[in-house]
Amino acid sequence: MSEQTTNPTYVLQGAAPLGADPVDLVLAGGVITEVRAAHSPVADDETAVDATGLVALPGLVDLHTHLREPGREDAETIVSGTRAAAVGGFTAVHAMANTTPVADTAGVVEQVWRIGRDAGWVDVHPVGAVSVGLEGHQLAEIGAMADSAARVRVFSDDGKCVWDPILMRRALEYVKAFDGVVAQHAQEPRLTEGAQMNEGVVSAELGLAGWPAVAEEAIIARDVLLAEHVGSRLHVCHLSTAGSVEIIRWAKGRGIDVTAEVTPHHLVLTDELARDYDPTFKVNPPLRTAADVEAVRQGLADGTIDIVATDHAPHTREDKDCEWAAAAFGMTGLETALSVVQQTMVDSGRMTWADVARVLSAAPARIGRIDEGPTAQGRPLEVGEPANVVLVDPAARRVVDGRSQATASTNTPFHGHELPGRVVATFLRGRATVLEGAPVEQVAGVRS
Ligand SMILES: NC(=O)N[C@@H](CC(=O)O)C(=O)O
Ligand SMILES: [Zn+2]
Ligand SMILES: [Zn+2]
Repeated sequence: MSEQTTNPTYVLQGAAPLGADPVDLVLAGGVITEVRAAHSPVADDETAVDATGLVALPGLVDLHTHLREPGREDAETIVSGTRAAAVGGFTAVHAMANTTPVADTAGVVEQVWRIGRDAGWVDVHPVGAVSVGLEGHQLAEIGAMADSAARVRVFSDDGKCVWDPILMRRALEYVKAFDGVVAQHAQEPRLTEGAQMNEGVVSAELGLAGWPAVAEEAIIARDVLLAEHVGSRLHVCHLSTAGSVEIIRWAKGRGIDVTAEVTPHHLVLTDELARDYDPTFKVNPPLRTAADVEAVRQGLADGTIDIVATDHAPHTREDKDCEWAAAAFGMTGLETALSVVQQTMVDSGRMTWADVARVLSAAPARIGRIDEGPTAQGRPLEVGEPANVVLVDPAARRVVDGRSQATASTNTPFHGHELPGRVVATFLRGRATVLEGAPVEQVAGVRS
C-alpha cells in the first residue's frame, strides 16, 4: 500500500515556520501542497492538527547516530533507535559503521538501509567504514558501498581515528569520484592511550589519565591540509575544543572544503561532571572546559561549525553501570538534541529558529548528499517540497527521565534536567510518525 493512498491530508493550523508568522501548512501526497492563512477553514476530508504556538521546522537530520544493529541489539536496534529519532524530531539519520560486523561491505550497509526503510520511522542512511573492520590498515570496499542500494556517501571509522595519513589520503581521493565525504573521528591514538577524561585541572585532581586537546587538534590540522592537497571533502566529527574551532576557522578562510559538527553535550556539559565518577558522563571526545563550551557555542553561532550532530551512543547498563575506568564511552542524544540547542543557542539569543533549521536539517542533509531526489531531506518548508516537518512547542518545559525514553538505553546525561521545548509532532513525507509527543505505531512494511 502506498503512503499516498493511506495518509490523511494534514493541515497544521497556526504553525510558525522557522518561528515566522503563523500559517496553515497543508501536507498531502507526501509533499507540502499549500500554505494558507492561519486558521483557515478545514475541509471535511482534511485532518486538522492544532499547531497554535508551535514552531514548524524541516524534519531534523542527524549525521552521526549509533544504532548498534547488527551486533549490539541489547543496547539499541534500528527500530528502537529510529523510533527515538522520530520522537526527537528527526526524519533522517546517518547510522555509524562501528557495528558487529562492521559496516564495511555493500552487504551490511544494504541490510541496515533495508531494515530502516521497513521500520519506517526515519530515513536511515548507513555510513560506510573507511577501513576493513575499522582496523585502519586496508581500505574498505568504498565504491561498492557507494554503488549499493544504500547509496553511501559518508564514510567514517568513527569510534576510531583514521590515523594512517596514507590511508586517509587514499580515502579522500576515493570518495571524490562520487562526491562523498570522509568523516573523521579526530583522536591521535598515541596521545590518548589509556585516557579517561579531558586533560586539565580536573583530571589532575582526580588522578585520571587525561586526553589533551592537542590529540584532537593535531589530527584536524593534518586532515584539513590533506583535504586541501587532495581537493576533497572532509567532515570533522564531534569537535570539542576551542583550538579545533580555530583550526576549522583558518581552514575555511583558506577555502578548504571542510565541515564540522558539535554534539549537544559538548554545547553544555563540562569535565567538572567527572568529579562524581558517574560513567554517564564518560564520552569520546571527553567533556571539556567551560572555555571550550563557550568556543564551540561561538563557532556554531558564527557558522565555523556547520552542524549539530547527536553522536547518540546507547550502551547497556552492564557497559555503563560500572566503575569509571571500565565503562564504555558514549551518551544518548536523539531525544534531547533539539531541546539542548534551544536552551544553549536560541533562548540565549545566539541563534534564530532559521539557524536551527540550518544546523539540524539543511546543512547535515547537504553534507550527507541526501538533499535531492525523491527522498530529499533538509529542504525548505515550501509548496512542492517533501512534507518532512517537525512541530516544536518552544514554551514547554520538561524534566528528562532516562528510564522513559524511546531509546532502548538509559545513558542520557540529562536525566533529571529540566529542558525547554518539546517535539509535538513529526511528519515523514506527510505521514505522522509522532503525534501529541508520542510515537505513532505503524503497520509493518508501510514505507514511503
Ligand atoms: N562517542 C562515544 O563516546 N562513543 C561512540 C563512538 C564515537 O563516537 O567515537 C560509540 O560508538 O559508543
Ligand atoms: Zn567518534
Ligand atoms: Zn560516534
